[in-house]
Amino acid sequence: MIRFEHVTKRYADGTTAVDDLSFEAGEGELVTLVGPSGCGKTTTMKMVNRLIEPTEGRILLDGDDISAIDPVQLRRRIGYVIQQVGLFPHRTVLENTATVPHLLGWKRGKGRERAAELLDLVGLDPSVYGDRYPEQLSGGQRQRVGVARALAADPPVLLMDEPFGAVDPVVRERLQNEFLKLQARVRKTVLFVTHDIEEAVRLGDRIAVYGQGRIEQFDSPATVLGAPATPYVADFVGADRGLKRLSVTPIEESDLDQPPVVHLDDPLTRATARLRAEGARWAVVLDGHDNLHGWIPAGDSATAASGGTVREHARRMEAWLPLGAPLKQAFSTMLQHDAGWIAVIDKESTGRFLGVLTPARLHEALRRSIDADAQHVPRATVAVETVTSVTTAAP
Ligand SMILES: Nc1ncnc2c1ncn2[C@@H]1O[C@H](COP(=O)(O)OP(=O)(O)OP(=O)(O)O)[C@@H](O)[C@H]1O
Repeated sequence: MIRFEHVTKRYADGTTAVDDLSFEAGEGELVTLVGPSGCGKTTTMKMVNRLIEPTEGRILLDGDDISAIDPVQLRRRIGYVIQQVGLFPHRTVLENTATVPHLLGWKRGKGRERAAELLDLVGLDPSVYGDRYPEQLSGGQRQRVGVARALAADPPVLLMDEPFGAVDPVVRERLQNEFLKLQARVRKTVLFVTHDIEEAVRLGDRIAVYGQGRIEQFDSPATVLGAPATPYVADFVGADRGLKRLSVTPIEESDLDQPPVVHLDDPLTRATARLRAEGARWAVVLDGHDNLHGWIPAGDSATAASGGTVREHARRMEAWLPLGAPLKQAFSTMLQHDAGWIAVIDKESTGRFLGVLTPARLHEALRRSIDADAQHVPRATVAVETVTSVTTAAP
């Protein structure tokens, strides 16, 4: 979709910002360009929308050499999001978002309708925020307007230059998650510049790690972390790359244990007698569709004697994740809930119970992740609900 062929950029003062660069971002792929300050990331990006012209080589967009495309026409096919969002201060959020449709000559009503749709898509209710002015928004909200505006004319390509660089780490993580969900829906071809390796790993289908003006490695996040191509890359991704790898290593079915399981309508006496006979201290409680409901302690004989069904004594299970969620999330969920185990449900999060992850099994999985070499571990794309309230700590 975007193809660089032996592209070099030398500025007038002799600085070679980009040196013989060749790589390709496929359709619907999100490629992060990461590297230290001054290594040529922004220059690479600005050559795609012809804000900067290459000295040598060529760039193809969908097979067309961009040097032959009128820059104005070209930029209509490319959304551009930058750190200083550049919203017009005297225009409302809705008007700002409708800027490109307006420039493209869309009818006012259609442009505004589209802008409202996009604000909704980036999580800003147009009826609440549409009539506000940029200064009445938080930094994170302004960035979202920037993303909505870039998507307004539905361009196939997005260029994003440190779009979340100016917001605090918490908001940044939220924007990253939202952007991943959005990208899963809109599937744009994205070049995303960042100097933060964590962000590059989190967002990128592939990462281009820049040295001075050159790409040192162009690979999946897991491969860059697991098998850095050069000492420079190893140094850049950091000594703790094993830990970073946890965010791209998913929970697998083989990581799960199968604890005793009881159902909501089971008589309590029978359920607890079984648990005691098996020497188990607790069981997972499922509903009639085998979906996760909660857990129940083995309890004492007094509780069992009180009669009734499991339903009256089951406790809700808040510490759960879908299969495929990153190990890092499993670890933090366990800590957050002070849980001795977490339940794992199906990938689609319909609630179907698959097993539990215990600290011992998590530890094995962490080892597997850290020890893994150049395995291609797919980036975990499952967005996991963040459970905020702890109503029950598992035993
Ligand atoms: N107009 C220019 N004239 C001369 N040199 C320039 C010009 N623009 C950029 N450079 C130089 O080219 C190199 C690459 O700059 P570029 O902005 O592409 O880097 P970057 O990786 O995006 O950096 P940062 O992360 O700090 O934004 C730097 O050494 C920079 O000083």
